[in-house]
Amino acid sequence: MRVLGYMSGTSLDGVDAAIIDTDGHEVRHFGPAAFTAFTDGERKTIGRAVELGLRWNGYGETPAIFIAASAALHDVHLRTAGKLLAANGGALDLVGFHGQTVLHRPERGLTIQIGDPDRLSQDLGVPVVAGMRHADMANGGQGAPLVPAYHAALAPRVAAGAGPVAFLNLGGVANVTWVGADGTLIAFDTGPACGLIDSLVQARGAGAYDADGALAARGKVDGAILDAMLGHPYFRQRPPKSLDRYDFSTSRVDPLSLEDAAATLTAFTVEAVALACEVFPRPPRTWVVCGGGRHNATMMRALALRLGDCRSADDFGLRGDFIEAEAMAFLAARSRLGLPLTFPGTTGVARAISGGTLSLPARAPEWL
Ligand SMILES: Nc1ncnc2c1ncn2[C@@H]1O[C@H](COP(=O)(O)OP(=O)(O)OP(=O)(O)O)[C@@H](O)[C@H]1O
Ligand SMILES: CC(=O)N[C@H]1[C@@H]2OC[C@@H](O2)[C@@H](O)[C@@H]1O[C@H](C)C(=O)O
Repeated sequence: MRVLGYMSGTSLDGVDAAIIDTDGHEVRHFGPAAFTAFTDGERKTIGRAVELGLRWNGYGETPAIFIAASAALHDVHLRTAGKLLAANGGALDLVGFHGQTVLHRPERGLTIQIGDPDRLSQDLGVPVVAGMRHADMANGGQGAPLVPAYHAALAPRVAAGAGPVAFLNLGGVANVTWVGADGTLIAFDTGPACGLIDSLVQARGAGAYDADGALAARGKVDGAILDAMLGHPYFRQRPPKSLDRYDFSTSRVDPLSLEDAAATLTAFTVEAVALACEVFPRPPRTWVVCGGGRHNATMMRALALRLGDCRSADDFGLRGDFIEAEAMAFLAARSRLGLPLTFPGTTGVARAISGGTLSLPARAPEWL
């Protein structure tokens, strides 16, 4: 199947999309990929939906802004498809759509992604698989992380030799997948990745993120604050576990200079990943780092010191910025084939389970 996967992550920077050819077991061909940044207006509307979603917290009437945010998100998805389909030069069989998470409360079986898969299917003229977290949650899973099944499919491209491999995604939130030599999967969210650093930098008017980790590189880690942050009960919880982007706050680093605060939050991300190692049966031989955080040189240096062999996904011929989008395509294919999306070791779901909803177009696509 030729499948287009979409992901709009917790960083609220825009929409990633990638086309792959897959049989739901492996990737046969990597097609084109594209990122579309939100316009300022779109970011404002979608950001407001996230803000009001947090305040709403799943109780009472759904915030009305979700409708406008969903429409804005839809426009970005269509613009992105326009770029990709021009480059693709062929028909699509399927689309995998994630949507924008506005609230994630796994302890209450609640995960809310805005977006409109029905409209996307009509406008693209292609079947769309969405809602891939829901069957998992209905069966006792965390509903996240979803990407581990795809990490497992990529592992043979990384693991030429024996031994476990870990995939580490550094987005707003960090999630890890440990792939044992026998294919055993252990996955969970480790803690924040870049989300807190972004919040800090934005709140102090110093840009959108700590570009290349330059601020953190000039700062000094405050050990006492770092220890206090690592005292959060999330780190004592055994997996399965997953996070909302806003489960942690930057308030403890408020008294610090921007550079020291960035250094301390960067160390917080790294130490949270290091703590994750405690639950692996064996240390990973290699860490494959995906997501925007791998562009943060200070974070990458600190991870390598702490974890050993730790390299960007691109070093293995993978597209580190598009792995989540590719995963949505891969999972959509698996959904159509009735194959499991999640496993007891990845989300805590009762048994390996498929999932996803299907939206069908009423007419053939105009671009065919
Ligand atoms: N050059 C860079 N230097 C430092 N950090 C960077 C750089 N480029 C991107 N980032 C970080 O990566 C983040 C975006 O990463 P990514 O797109 O993987 O996140 P996401 O997919 O939105 O989040 P999640 O995986 O939690 O859903 C940015 O918010 C920024 O913090
Ligand atoms: C609820 C939600 O959207 N979670 C995201 C978030 O961003 C990273 C991490 O937290 C991961 O659990 C998940 O995204 C990826 C796509 C996943 O489910 O694997």
